[in-house]
Formats: sequence, structure tokens, C-alpha cells
Amino acid sequence: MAPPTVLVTGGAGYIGSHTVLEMLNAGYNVICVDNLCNAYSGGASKLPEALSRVQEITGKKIHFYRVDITDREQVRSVFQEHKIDMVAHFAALKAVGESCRIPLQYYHNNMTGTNVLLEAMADNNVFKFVYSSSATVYGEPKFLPVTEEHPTGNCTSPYGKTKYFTEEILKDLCKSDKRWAVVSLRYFNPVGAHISGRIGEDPNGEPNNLMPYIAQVAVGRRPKLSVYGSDFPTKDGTGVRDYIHIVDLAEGHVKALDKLRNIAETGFFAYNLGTGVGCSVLELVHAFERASGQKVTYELVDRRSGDVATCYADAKLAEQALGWKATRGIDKMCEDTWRWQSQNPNGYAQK
Ligand SMILES: NC(=O)c1ccc[n+]([C@@H]2O[C@H](COP(=O)([O-])OP(=O)(O)OC[C@H]3O[C@@H](n4cnc5c(N)ncnc54)[C@H](O)[C@@H]3O)[C@@H](O)[C@H]2O)c1
Ligand SMILES: CC(=O)N[C@H]1[C@@H](OP(=O)(O)OP(=O)(O)OC[C@H]2O[C@@H](n3ccc(=O)[nH]c3=O)[C@H](O)[C@@H]2O)O[C@H](CO)[C@@H](O)[C@@H]1O
Repeated sequence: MAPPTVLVTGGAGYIGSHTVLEMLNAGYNVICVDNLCNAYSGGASKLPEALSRVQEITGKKIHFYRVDITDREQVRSVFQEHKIDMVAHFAALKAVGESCRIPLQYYHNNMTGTNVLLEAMADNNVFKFVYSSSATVYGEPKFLPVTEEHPTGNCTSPYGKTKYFTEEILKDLCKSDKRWAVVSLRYFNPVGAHISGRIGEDPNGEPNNLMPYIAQVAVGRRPKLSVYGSDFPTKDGTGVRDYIHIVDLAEGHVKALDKLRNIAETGFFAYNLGTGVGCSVLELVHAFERASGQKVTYELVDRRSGDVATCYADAKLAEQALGWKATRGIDKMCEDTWRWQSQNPNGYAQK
């Protein structure tokens, strides 16, 4: 029996590339599409740099197509070229602040793109779908830890709304047609890098997120970290989040594919991918200093608008339903981030 073939959209990105690596190691065939709007295209090789390195690490072949998922013909051509069994959908624009400035581009890219993809799937009798969702669908937590029963939809940005609206579309789709089996994975705060140090997070321009910012200060690319708010009602006054190692996250996707591959059960399933452990900004800074041996200079400044004090997951449902549990702690997240950053001070674009 040939191993299943997974179409991975956004496979050249941070989470996509790490998940492709774990899918290949788990024996899946992988077809990747990406329009490279937020991924380094690499040198002469046909493959984007991140995927070229994934091939090097795994010794396995990746089929790659430079495709924009909003382009119906481009998407259809991939389904004509390959027999696809399942789809893992990472492709999206994801900068919260940018989404407030250019909401229409976010709704087009993330919503129209997903709808074009879903239509092409249905036209080719492909109904198994893993979706990249986010804890942002919960808005400001009403209770902690956040379970999958927490209300969704109280999103504070157009980006967050694209995630929420897409989940609602997927629920309606599953209600309308019992052939659909959808797993929506709600990521908390993915950080870290593959142990090889060859692939990692490579944000365009100034990082929005905490961990890549810390790493760039530690490696000397940025003078200091601004700590947004030190007067939150938390252990040390700084924001508390549920950071999850990117490889734990990637392994969670493989478990979701395994579930879809083997189940007769169809419908919509949502699972939190987090550790259940909250970590403050200053705790992460100090853990990174221990892991890297580098000083991370920081300044306590005003809060960033839209930030909540504390958010962390109840991850028990994913453990029960997927047989998955995060195993890597904060120190490992920092060690692996530092290995990537110190070996690739300028990310994939080695200058
Ligand atoms: N990184 C996080 O902290 C986080 C948290 C929650 C959810 N997510 C979601 O996980 C997914 C992957 O996030 P990431 O951090 O890897 O981001 P990323 O930007 O590194 O990866 C996204 C990839 O999708 C591609 N892409 C974007 N629009 C496309 C389009 N129209 N057609 C084809 N390719 C397109 C980009 O070029 C990029 O390679 C996204 O859906 C994001 O919303 C990320
Ligand atoms: C409001 C917002 O943007 N939320 C997004 C953000 O979550 P979130 O805001 O949790 O993630 P960040 O990494 O941006 O911030 C984590 C914590 O670090 C603090 N911090 C961050 C950066 C910095 O330079 N200094 C600093 O102190 C923040 O105030 C927060 O307390 O990233 C997630 C992962 O991409 C997205 O799913 C969320 O939708």
C-alpha cells in the first residue's frame, strides 16, 4: 500500500517546513506549494532554501510548485499532476499589526485562498483537511487554562478574524457534506527550531514576536529588546504565554494526519496545541541567556495595544484524541533557537 500523499500549502514557511520534515520522517509523500511571499527563494535550486535543507536533512524528495493558492488554475493543476490524499494548510498572511493596516489583502489571501483550495479538494474527491488555526480565535481569555470549549470569535484583529471565519466555514462545510473530515489545530505560541540548526524562524524585517526578537538581540542584530508592559497582574508583571516547541507542534500535525488517515469518523474537530505551561517575558529572556551564554539587553516600556496579561492552553483534548503531548520545555526551545540563530545570523539569506 503506497504511503498517503499530503499537499502542504505554505510549506516553505516556518511551521510548514518543520512539519514537512516530520511528515517525511513519518513516511508520508509530500507535495508543497508556496508563493514565496514570506519565504526565502534560495539560490539556483528549484526548491526554496528551507525545503532544500529539509531534503538534505531527511534525504527524502519534496515535490515543490511555486503556486498562489488564490489562483484557481494554479491550484487545480497540482491536483491534476498528483493523486492527493490529504491537505495540510499553512499558507496565510499572519502579521497582526499589518492585518489592521491592509485588512482586504488579509481577507483575500487567507479567506479566498482557503475557499479556492477547498473547492479544488472537493472537485478532486479529497476531503481530509488539517487547518492552521490559532489561539487568537479565543480573543481575550475568559478563563484559564483555555480549553476548546472556550468561546471563539472575539478576535481583536483582521488576521485573527480570518482564522475564526475560516473555522466557521469549515464547520458549515462539514455539516453540509459528511465526507469532510477536518482537524483545526489552534496553535498557542510556536517557537524554536529543528535540532540540526539548519531550519528555523526567519521573519521578514523587524520581528513582531518575542522569541525571534530575543534571538536577534542575542546574536547582535538588534541593540535591545523592548519588554511591552511590566505592570500586568502576573508573577513578574510581564506577559505570560504558552510557548510550544516547533517540533512538538510539527509532531502534532503528523498525529492529526494519522487520525484522518485511519478514521471512518468525519466532521469538524478542533484541538489546542500548547504545553499547558505559562512563561513570562522575563522568564524567557533569562532562559535564553542561560541557553546562549549571551546577555539579552532589554528595556521595560509601555504595554503593546491588544496584548492580554496571560494566555495558556489546556492541551488535554489533543492528548486524548490524537495521542499527542508536547515534550520539549523552555530551555530546549531556547537552546534550539540559539543554535539556528547563531549558525544563521541573517536567517536563510546568508549575506
Ligand atoms: N507562527 C505563529 O506563531 C503562528 C501562530 C498561530 C497560527 N499560525 C498559522 O500557521 C501558519 C503558518 O505560519 P508560519 O509562522 O509558518 O508563517 P510563514 O509566513 O513562515 O509561512 C506561511 C507561508 O505561506 C506562504 N503563503 C502565504 N500566502 C500564500 C498564498 N496565497 N499562496 C501560497 N503560499 C502562501 C508564505 O510564502 C509562507 O511561506 C499560518 O496559517 C499562520 O496563520 C502561526
Ligand atoms: C496581539 C498579537 O500580536 N497576537 C499574536 C501574537 O501572539 P502574542 O502576542 O502572544 O506573541 P508575541 O510573541 O508577539 O508576544 C508574546 C509576549 O511577548 C511580549 N513581547 C513581544 C514582542 C516584543 O518585542 N516584546 C515583548 O515584550 C508581548 O507583549 C507578549 O506578552 O503572535 C501569535 C503567534 O504569531 C499570534 O497567533 C497572535 O495572534
